[in-house]
Amino acid sequence: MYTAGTAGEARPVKVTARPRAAVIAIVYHSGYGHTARQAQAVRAGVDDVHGAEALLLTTDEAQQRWEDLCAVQAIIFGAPTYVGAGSASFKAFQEASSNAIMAQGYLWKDKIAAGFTNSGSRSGDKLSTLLQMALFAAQHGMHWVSLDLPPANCSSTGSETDLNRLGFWLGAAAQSNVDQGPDLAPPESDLATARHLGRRVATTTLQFALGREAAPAATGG
Ligand SMILES: Cc1cc2nc3c(=O)[nH]c(=O)nc-3n(C[C@H](O)[C@H](O)[C@H](O)COP(=O)(O)O)c2cc1C
Repeated sequence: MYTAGTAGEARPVKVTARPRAAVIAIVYHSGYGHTARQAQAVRAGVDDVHGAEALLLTTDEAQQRWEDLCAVQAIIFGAPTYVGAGSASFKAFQEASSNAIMAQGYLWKDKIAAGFTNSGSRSGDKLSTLLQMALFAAQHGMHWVSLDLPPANCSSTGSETDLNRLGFWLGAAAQSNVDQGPDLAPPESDLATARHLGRRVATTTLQFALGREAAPAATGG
């Protein structure tokens, strides 16, 4: 049974050989707490979907939990955008996965993947971070899931409360004013967008699981 606590509080879990529920890990870094709020919203979205469970881990925790990350069906990556890319702590996790996962036989191959990022500016070069995550997933042979929301807040009827108000397709984006703490930023619309990504990844993961049961040969399983 997987038990996800609040950010940074995920507890050790017993991994069953073939869990009936789809387990979706959320692996994120947050220097100052804003991206942690986004990660918690993604987790809430996963937990909205019947048959899906979330496992929330920081990038530091994840590097102690490689076996658990091999047992899950999907991994959603999250990082703040620092200096136009994912934060250094997130990058350290990426590099550690090279030895721990790739070199051990591409152990994440065919898992579902998705990503989210948060930064101070509305753009802030967040796309660079999402691309970094999508390339990372591709290098692991994972299946990247996009954000299926039209870009919003781009017409005379748009507003700050729109889902996907920042207009990204590759993953969920959030913007946090740099003079506000994580109690106030990112705004609810960005958190709702993150929840949407969690629901979408959980649903897609369940669909893939059914497809694999129906056509195991097609996946080599
Ligand atoms: C070292 C550093 C670099 C940053 N670079 C960017 C940047 O390139 N683009 C941007 O929009 N915001 C940038 N920011 C602002 C952060 O992305 C923003 O404060 C974010 O909410 C921090 O998330 P966190 O609280 O999860 O660490 C930077 C912040 C730091 C500390």
